[in-house]
Amino acid sequence: MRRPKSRAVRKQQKNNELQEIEILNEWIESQKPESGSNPLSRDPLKSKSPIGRIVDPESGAVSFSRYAGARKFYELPLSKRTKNGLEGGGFKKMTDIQVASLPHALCGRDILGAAKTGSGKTLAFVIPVLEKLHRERWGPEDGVGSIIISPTRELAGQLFDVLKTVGKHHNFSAGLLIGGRKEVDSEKERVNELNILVCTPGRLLQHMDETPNFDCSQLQVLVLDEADRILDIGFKKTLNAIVSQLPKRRQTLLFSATQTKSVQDLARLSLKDPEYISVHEKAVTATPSRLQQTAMIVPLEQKLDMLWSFIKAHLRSKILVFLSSCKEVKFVFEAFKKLRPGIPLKCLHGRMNQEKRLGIYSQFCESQSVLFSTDVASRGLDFNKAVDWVVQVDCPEDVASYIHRVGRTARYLSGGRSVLFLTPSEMKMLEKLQAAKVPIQFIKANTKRLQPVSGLLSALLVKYPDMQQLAQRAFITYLRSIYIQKDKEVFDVTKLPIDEYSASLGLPMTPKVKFLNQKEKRETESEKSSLIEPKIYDEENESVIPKEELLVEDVKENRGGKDFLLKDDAPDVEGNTSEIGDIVSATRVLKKKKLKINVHRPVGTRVVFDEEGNTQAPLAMLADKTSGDILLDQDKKNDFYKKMREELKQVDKEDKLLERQRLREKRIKKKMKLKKGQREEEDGEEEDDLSGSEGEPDANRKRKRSKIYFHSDSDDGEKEEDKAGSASINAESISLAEQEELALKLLNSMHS
Ligand SMILES: Nc1ncnc2c1ncn2[C@@H]1O[C@H](COP(=O)(O)OP(=O)(O)OP(=O)(O)O)[C@@H](O)[C@H]1O
Repeated sequence: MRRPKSRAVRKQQKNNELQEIEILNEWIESQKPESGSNPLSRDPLKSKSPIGRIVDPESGAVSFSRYAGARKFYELPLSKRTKNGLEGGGFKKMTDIQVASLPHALCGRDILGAAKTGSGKTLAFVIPVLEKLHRERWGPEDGVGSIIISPTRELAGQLFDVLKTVGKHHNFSAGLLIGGRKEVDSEKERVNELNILVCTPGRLLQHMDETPNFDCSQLQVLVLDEADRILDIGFKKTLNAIVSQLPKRRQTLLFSATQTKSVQDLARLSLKDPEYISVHEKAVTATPSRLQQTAMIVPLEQKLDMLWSFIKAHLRSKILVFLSSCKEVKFVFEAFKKLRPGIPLKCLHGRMNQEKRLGIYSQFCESQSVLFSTDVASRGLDFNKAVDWVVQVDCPEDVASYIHRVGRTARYLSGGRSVLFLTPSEMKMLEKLQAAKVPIQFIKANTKRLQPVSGLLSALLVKYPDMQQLAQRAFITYLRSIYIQKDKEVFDVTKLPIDEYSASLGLPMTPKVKFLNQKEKRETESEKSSLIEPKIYDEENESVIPKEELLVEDVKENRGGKDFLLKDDAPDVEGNTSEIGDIVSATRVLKKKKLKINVHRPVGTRVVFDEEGNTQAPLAMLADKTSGDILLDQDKKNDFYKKMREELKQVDKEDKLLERQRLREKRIKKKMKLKKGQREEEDGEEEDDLSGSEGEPDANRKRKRSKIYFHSDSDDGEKEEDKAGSASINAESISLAEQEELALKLLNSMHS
């Protein structure tokens, strides 16, 4: 147990700290930019680092010189508390981005920091945040002193952990505010006492809007991690609303592996003479040098075969698989899980609840497994034990997205590998990557080692009808993700082999995709339009939807005009619409309307049993009848799918017939029941009549009723009624089976 410190010790400590702060402040004063220099033109690594630590050999006094290169944290003018935190976290030597940016950031300058993935950008902003508040002697009563914004919840959680490690010896209170958490009310009670907020944009804005007395007017440092992502159109409205509530006099730090230099973006944040620090700008490659990257052509209909084969060949690896939509992630995860590849499988996407998301994230950090994910895991995440492989099954939307995805491996000093599947029509992406200094090697897929999985999927879909729906949704959302991509040089939905792709997911029939039929029409419309189309995030699939997807005319009418036409109010990637407000819900309704898709589902697909009662999955038919070999030949496979589809159609027909018959029988039974009730009623009524009540003549009344029961306009109504009447009388003395048979006969006679 630690003994409480005496008052004298505490006083001494305080004095030391004050002295330390004084030295730091003096040093900062001495670091004023040289007059006439343009900070954006400096090469931060080539020019000597502007600070260094000098210890007077006699007095032991520490000062900081301007032009001695500091490479270690202890050489920086940092507080003891921060140094202790860094030491505790095992951080001694600085990385390039830390060397280059920390001196400027510590001086209070605005920073635009760019460095490769996994190069330590987090410490490059966490340290200045702590130091600034320390120097300002920030306390609980001072409220929010710094806000760190991250585009995703998982990344916010990770940043919060780093902050806790490095800030362990400081006395600041910090809070993690992310969407999807239920405890928003308890957060509201505490948020005003927090000094450092690590948050996602939506949740921060929610507090700004809803929490009484939430005050950020004293904010000292604003950080945007993955700044280009937060500044892009998906978060535009939210970020503008946030920034409008922050004081202009503050330090702003922006970091990303793919940094924005857009003057407009920077103007939105009111940056003052920002230091553009891009340590790897002149590097030969845009990605970490220890990362081995490959790409190969994989026809769309073979993607799952290839992925399955890849997983089976890497059972002892930690693999991160990127797919373009939540629905695809769900389908591939569920399907592969049922097929048991021999390695634990997990999935992560924005439609999962928050607890589950964080649980999966930490499980994947700890274990060797395969994680199927949307782009929700593409930025910033630093999975504890290194990821061995990043597999991009679906092509990323652009080069930046590719760089962030592959950046989940080969972090800091570790190595890693990645593979990108490209359909033949997406080959242009390879050129774009190479032009952006991504050293990607093109390899040929070894089809001999391909383990086809499509047949197994067909069998699964027959066995588990729920899977069929998942497959259909995956199919449609994939096509939609291609359709809405902005880069038409790479993505062309018309070049995709849609039927083959549908069959490769195990679907017996190709679902109808309405938006594809409307494509042509819309293309001509959009050609006419001279407006620049902003992109909008589809929270369901975490992908970008062009405006024309959203029934722009309707939107214009509903929102009354131009402002909304250039809409930028999209939900954040977490899909938490309540965080965004009414505009988003309007968007969502319209989106649903537009994206309504006619899916023609095969009804009642059934499992066929052999004589011994075993299920005869269509897979059985994939094997050559004589040799028993699995059919690998594409033509034979196509024949097989064709045959299977025909068979399923037949089964479907039979099922429909049976269903119709069953309904008919049910109707008749109901009628007979009513008839019986009516007879009893009539008996009662007769008695009433006899008792002298007024009314229509009996015959008329009977005819009327018969019309009601049989909905018959024929002149033979009475005859039919008679038949039914006699049937119902007899029904009382016969078995149910006989009743049914009788009813059927009756029905047939009615229809004949
Ligand atoms: N100075 C350092 N010494 C040792 N390890 C470090 C240092 N700086 C960062 N790291 C480690 O390097 C890894 C990557 O750091 P970080 O997550 O900050 O990278 P990043 O540049 O933000 O990556 P991304 O662009 O993907 O967000 C982390 O595991 C972190 O702990």
